[in-house]
Amino acid sequence: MAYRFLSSRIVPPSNRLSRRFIFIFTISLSFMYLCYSILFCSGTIMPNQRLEEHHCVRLKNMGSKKLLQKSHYCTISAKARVISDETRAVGLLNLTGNQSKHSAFQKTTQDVLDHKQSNNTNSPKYGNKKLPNALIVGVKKGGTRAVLEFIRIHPDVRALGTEPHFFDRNYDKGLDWYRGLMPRTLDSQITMEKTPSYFVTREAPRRISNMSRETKLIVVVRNPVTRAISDYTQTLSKKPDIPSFEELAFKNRSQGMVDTSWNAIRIGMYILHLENWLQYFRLSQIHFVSGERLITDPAGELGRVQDFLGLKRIITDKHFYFNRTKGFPCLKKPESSSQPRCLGKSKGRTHVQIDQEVIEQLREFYRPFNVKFYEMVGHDFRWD
Ligand SMILES: Nc1ncnc2c1ncn2[C@@H]1O[C@H](COP(=O)(O)OS(=O)(=O)O)[C@@H](OP(=O)(O)O)[C@H]1O
Repeated sequence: MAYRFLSSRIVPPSNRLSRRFIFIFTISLSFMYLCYSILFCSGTIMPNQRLEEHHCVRLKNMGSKKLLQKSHYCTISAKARVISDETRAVGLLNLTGNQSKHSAFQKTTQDVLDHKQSNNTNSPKYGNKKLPNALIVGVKKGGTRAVLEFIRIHPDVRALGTEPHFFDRNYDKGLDWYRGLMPRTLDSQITMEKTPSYFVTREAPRRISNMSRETKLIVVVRNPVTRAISDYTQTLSKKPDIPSFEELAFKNRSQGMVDTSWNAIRIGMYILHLENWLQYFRLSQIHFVSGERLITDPAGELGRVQDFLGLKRIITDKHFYFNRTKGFPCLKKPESSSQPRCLGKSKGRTHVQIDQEVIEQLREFYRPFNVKFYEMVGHDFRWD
């Protein structure tokens, strides 16, 4: 009362009115701000994520064609995460002195880098993780990385960049573990991985057919003599103290007795391994890529791979250029980048010089195996 008395005494009525107006105005302003915060603040906590999900949901509901054209939009913000995850993986590989013991994927740093450079968008947030429908099962040093990197530029293919070695070394981890490694795919897309050692793993065909009898298999084959030298060159680059190629390749060189227990030799006896696969799969489920033609005519080989996988022929001559420095065909525009890209340094090494006579002896050794292989697959690869 005293305050009202005093204010009515001291403050003139016109001033009291304007004070009341200011007071009401301030209250309504605060109230409006409060409402605004409640309504919109939750949307600003992670605006990018919400935006991304919104677009992905919209794309999901569109036809697969449009969806694929736009798929980069959905995945673009996931890119940074993928890069940082893979950088961590590279760091881990570098740190773990013994890769073969510590790395889940048993891959070299170079391979992880290859994958990192080539496939930053391979972890889209839409679709589901599915077991692979198609596998590149071999052969080691045949050109398996090139086939995987080339086929994955197809919008209907999603591939795991690293080699999971599930059907040989990690089978006890179970199919759920394996599925968990796969990139997310749409129903219209094919899931793929490559592990070249499957081709020579006795249990692999049975295990793969247990996963699905309809799995499509790709085998990249190469002249077994050149393949053995390539294999040896790779091992030598890691272990410079190993015996010479000749010492390892023969039990008795003067008698021409080849050591078939040496892996580099054994892998090239393609017909023996193929017979094992044919106990579980029809020949029509296996597609053979020529490692030689993959270099001279990558588009032609990839055309046949696309046909085999039931894909539209999208990868053509336009996607490749021949890089003279590298000496190999390279991609003009890989899946994730607008920059041309060749495979890494571990692909296309200069081979160890081998005596021509040794090469002839090995050619002789492989001839009967090659002939049987040509007959079985119905194609002459002209290695002899
Ligand atoms: N485009 C292109 N760029 C580079 N290299 C190419 C390409 N196409 C096929 N090749 C041949 O691939 C050979 C390596 O084969 P893989 O990828 O199967 O090797 S691995 O088993 O994964 O280690 C590799 O063998 P080497 O030349 O003996 O190193 C290449 O000859």
